Amino acid sequence: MEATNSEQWTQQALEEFATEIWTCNTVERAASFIGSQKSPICLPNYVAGRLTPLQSQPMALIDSFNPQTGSLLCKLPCTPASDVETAIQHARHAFTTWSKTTRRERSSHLRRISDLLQEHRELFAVWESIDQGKTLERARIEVDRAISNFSYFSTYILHEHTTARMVDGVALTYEHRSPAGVFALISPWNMPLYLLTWKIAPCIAFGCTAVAKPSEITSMSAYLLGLLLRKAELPPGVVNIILGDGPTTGAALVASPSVDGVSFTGGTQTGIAIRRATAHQIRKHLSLELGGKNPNLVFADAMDPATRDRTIRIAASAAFENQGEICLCGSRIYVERAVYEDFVREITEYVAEKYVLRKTVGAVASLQHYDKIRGYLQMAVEEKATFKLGGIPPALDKDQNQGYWINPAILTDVASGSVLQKDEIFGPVVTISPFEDEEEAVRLANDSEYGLAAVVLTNDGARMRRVGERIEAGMVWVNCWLVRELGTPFGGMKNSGTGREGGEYSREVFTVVRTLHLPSD
Ligand SMILES: NC(=O)C1=CN([C@@H]2O[C@H](COP(=O)(O)OP(=O)(O)OC[C@H]3O[C@@H](n4cnc5c(N)ncnc54)[C@H](O)[C@@H]3O)[C@@H](O)[C@H]2O)C=CC1
Ligand SMILES: O=C(O)/C=C/C=C(\O)C(=O)O
Repeated sequence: MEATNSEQWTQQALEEFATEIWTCNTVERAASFIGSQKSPICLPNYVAGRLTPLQSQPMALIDSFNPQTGSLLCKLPCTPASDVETAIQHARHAFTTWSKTTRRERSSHLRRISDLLQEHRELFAVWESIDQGKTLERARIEVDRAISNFSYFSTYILHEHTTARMVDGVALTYEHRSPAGVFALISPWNMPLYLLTWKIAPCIAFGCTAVAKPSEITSMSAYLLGLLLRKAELPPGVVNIILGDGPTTGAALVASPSVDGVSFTGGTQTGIAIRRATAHQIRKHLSLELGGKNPNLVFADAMDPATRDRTIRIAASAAFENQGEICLCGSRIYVERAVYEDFVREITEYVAEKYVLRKTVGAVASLQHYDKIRGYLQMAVEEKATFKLGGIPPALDKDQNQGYWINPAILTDVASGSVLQKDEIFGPVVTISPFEDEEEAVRLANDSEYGLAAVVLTNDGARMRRVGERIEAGMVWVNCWLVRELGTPFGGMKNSGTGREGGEYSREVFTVVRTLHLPSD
């Protein structure tokens, strides 16, 4: 981190920069824009509808890197507590009017944002790919989901209704909901725009206002989203986007007594820190979507000729989509003994052909994360696991300007109780082990501190339910993976989090409920 007080932060310079970057909607244009900068790009905050230089001087800046090249991409402020509080106060001020807008008004704001995102889909995809390391194709999928986040809640809000009951003819009771207030929305680096908008869209749909903080590792699409919200004429202060790290900016944001709720997605240790920091603020709504170490159970019948290809395809994508950097990835595969050898051989061939570094597999998000994954792969060698695919990537030096590329790794013969099957590696690494029967499969699946997601691959209808209903996971996919309907409850059991989001579950997070009792006479 460094301190600077550069002329890049004048209002005029920020506006000129914003105008220019907005036209960079191809990889080539973005590259030439980056190359044309005399000094590294500096991203500002977006507060009260303005691109905002920090009040505190000099500013502490964080370096953010392009994972595909290892070179410096941009700098961003490490927003200090005083500026965080300013943003919160703008959100609080905006709440007084935004919370009173009609559902129709809020719906049309969300619709406009969704339409504008659609219009600028390629701009967002290009920068997301450059900033996060994911492939452009994957980035496009995620921008599409960000578009759906806004369009889904723009309609949901129009049709939501509350419950009313008659009590023995003597009283009518009904639920009255109101927006819960100002929210801290904190998102991680694996699906930056997708996950930030998964929080922003319901937050403002239900009449709350937000101070959103993306990960310091991937702030670019959040910066662009600020520009887009301004173009969409969302009233100033309804969404404020501040940049910075966890210990300084994130911690100040969640702890502020002026914040009424926190919706967080990220690592379990951070979730624990947030829970601890807010423990005395009972009124604060907390929705924590944390890590996972998700099992994928492959039963022998799933390898029947009619479904074999599908089984391999689903298991491979659940393991390696987005370089395994999705909290829902199935990184522990368990296979029924009778088909174990066949499964291992076929998935290895399939992944080797379809998951090709730099083509269909992107770079991992940061050097720190590269080192973490590399450490686990070294451990696999020490533990004498078998690498069916992949190996230990080279050690990288921060100054070498090399991308953070890790080939997909498929590990077998992993020692029982190994941390490789316990820790969330969150990278392109999967372990495969055999099981003998259904009982053992369920026991292995549940042998984890986490309980976020699971995949069950079988053709037996009764087993789908029998096994599916015993797995300790918030989301179980049978013969599919990452199929999402945005009204279904999304979240985890055990150390994978608390609270659910999506449709009416997001309403629980972003509203307060009171029950009114009206006498009938
Ligand atoms: N979606 C998921 O399930 C994710 C899981 N992880 C797991 O966590 C591990 C560590 O990754 P990190 O980058 O450290 O993730 P993290 O949990 O620290 O980062 C997520 C977000 O939380 C913020 N943050 C960090 N400390 C905070 C605090 N005390 N108060 C408020 N906000 C705070 C960060 O600035 C970022 O915006 C990863 O290797 C992975 O295993 C990480 C990111 C996403
Ligand atoms: O909502 C989804 O479809 C996917 C969410 C993924 C995460 O929350 C994650 O990877 O952290």
